[in-house]
Amino acid sequence: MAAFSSAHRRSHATTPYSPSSRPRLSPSDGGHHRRVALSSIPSRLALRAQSSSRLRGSRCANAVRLHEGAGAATIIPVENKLPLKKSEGSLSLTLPKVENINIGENESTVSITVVGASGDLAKRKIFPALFALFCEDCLPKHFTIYGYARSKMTDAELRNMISKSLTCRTHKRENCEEKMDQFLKRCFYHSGHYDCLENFAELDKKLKLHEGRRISNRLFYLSIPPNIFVDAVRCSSSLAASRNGWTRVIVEKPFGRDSESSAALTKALKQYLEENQIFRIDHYLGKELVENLSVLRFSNLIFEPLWSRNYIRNVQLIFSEDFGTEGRGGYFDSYGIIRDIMQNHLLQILALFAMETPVSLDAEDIRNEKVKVLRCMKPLHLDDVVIGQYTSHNDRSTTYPAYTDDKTVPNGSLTPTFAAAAIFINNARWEGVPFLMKAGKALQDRRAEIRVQFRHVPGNLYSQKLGTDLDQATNELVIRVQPDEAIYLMINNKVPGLEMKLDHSNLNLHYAARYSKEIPDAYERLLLDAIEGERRLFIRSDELDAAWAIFTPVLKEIDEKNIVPESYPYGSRGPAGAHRLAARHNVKWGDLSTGQ
Ligand SMILES: NC(=O)C1=CN([C@@H]2O[C@H](COP(=O)(O)OP(=O)(O)OC[C@H]3O[C@@H](n4cnc5c(N)ncnc54)[C@H](OP(=O)(O)O)[C@@H]3O)[C@@H](O)[C@H]2O)C=CC1
Ligand SMILES: O=C1O[C@H](COP(=O)(O)O)[C@@H](O)[C@H](O)[C@H]1O
Repeated sequence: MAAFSSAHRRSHATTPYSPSSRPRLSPSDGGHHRRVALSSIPSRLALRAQSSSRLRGSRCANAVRLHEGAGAATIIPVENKLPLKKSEGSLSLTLPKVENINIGENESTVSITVVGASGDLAKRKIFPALFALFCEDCLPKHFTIYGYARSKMTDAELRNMISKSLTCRTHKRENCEEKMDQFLKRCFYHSGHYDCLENFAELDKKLKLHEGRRISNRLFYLSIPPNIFVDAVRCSSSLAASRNGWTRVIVEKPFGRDSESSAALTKALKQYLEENQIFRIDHYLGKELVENLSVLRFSNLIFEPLWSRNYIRNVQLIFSEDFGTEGRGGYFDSYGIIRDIMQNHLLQILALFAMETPVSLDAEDIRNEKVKVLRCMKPLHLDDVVIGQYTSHNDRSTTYPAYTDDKTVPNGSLTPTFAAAAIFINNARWEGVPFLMKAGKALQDRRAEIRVQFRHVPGNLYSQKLGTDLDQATNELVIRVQPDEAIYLMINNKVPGLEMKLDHSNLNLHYAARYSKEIPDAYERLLLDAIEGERRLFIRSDELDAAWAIFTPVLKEIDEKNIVPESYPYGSRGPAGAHRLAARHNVKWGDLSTGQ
């Protein structure tokens, strides 16, 4: 591992998730209160029955479910946790008066508020994803989108800002301008502070104007830095929550920076929201091939029987980007690559890969299995991890900057931009199988993939023909999440001809060749799921706890011991330490073998 240094001690201020005092609904806002007994909250079974939308063939053409009551005309605001009155203890919820009893389902509306609308994520991902859903007829008939941020902007200015990043799908080019106009007309802006109740009350009034007497369902997307999550949740759930439909909040990562801060964040959020109102997003779970992982495993006879220590030698989860932090150094420096990519994106993929077969496709059944397998993973320590940081590199006429050349990065930062880790799962299926992860910025290429290397064929009749390195000749299944999505299986094959010559070839399912339809962006799938109340691809709080428990010990050691990352040049294959780590577990990184 890297050398120790006491020269540079990073100071990470712990995020101040201190819960402020709970606001109360003012009598003027919503009028009388209604007590709803907990028995009116649908049972788990009922929720399970409702959450099968994913299995319906077509999800869209305005087919979005807007509220979770069983009958079309019933209003059951199960997700509306408003601050409890002290005297009410934990047995009942306080809800404002429901005015619109007996309005049919077609009279529902969804208001989506993008909190932090002036920011990078909102512009690049959220508004374009909403537009794509609109174009695919996936948004409900009645919907309104509000941008909310401190920046001063008019509705027209917001529309102008987001129009720059809207694109139409290649197969839906005609009517694109018209669609954009229609979409932008449904977008509005409200300027306000994230901790100001009054500003959220103003937003509430505006939302009500659009919603009229329909059942109002409200989705808040928190696209803001984590230190203001709790303020925004406190204000939005107190003064801008729906009174007669559901209120849901999408929270972007980072969900804390270790077990303690994550638990504190969860606790603070749960003062204002029920767990089932919180949609913790990990956009990798919305990627097409990650979504396909369960289909591959559980709907094909040929994979699942091999899915264990009996046949699998090792599994590799690889993330690389061919660019550095450029512009996001401020955020990145206080988190580093382990928190930015490994603890969430790669670990989520690993959990889906390694979990046992869930009882059903219901969100809770799947998340139960993910939690179980995460809890079987051995917490990581320094010996299991290698960290690196990129240095500058000159390539003929171009100079690529070092991480610390980034103006937004503090001088002498020790933050890792690369990490590799060996994870073991202590259960009957996986004991002894190394799951190797690596993630890095400023590497030679951009890719995210899962590589499954199988064991050797015992007593192989053709071993003489396979060369001296049998490892090169074992079967390998590759699930390429991006770019250029594909699933391929490396097999040994006879080269056509009179002689007996073997080669290693691909059985290749290349998405671009097989499917003509454009693959939706991960944010489209996840936004649609949140609107539909489908929680399968969102992180439950116990999953989050289990994920942090794996990484917190090593993160603490790295920080406390000021571990110096191994350097690697911008655009390279990463530090040599990653190869040594793999070799210790008898593994070769599949992505670095030739031609793969
Ligand atoms: N950008 C990305 O690709 C990704 C981002 N994320 C996460 O999504 C969230 C949003 O990301 P991103 O859009 O990049 O963030 P930004 O830094 O662009 O912040 C979003 C908005 O929040 C407001 N804001 C920024 N800093 C502060 C502050 N210190 N105090 C109060 N308000 C502030 C600003 O709006 P205004 O000044 O107008 O109020 C800004 O436009 C973050 O949690 C991030 O970690 C997650 C994955 C990828
Ligand atoms: O969450 C994050 O993801 C992006 C990579 O996402 P992708 O969908 O473009 O692969 C990464 O660049 C960023 O650092 C991280 O915060």
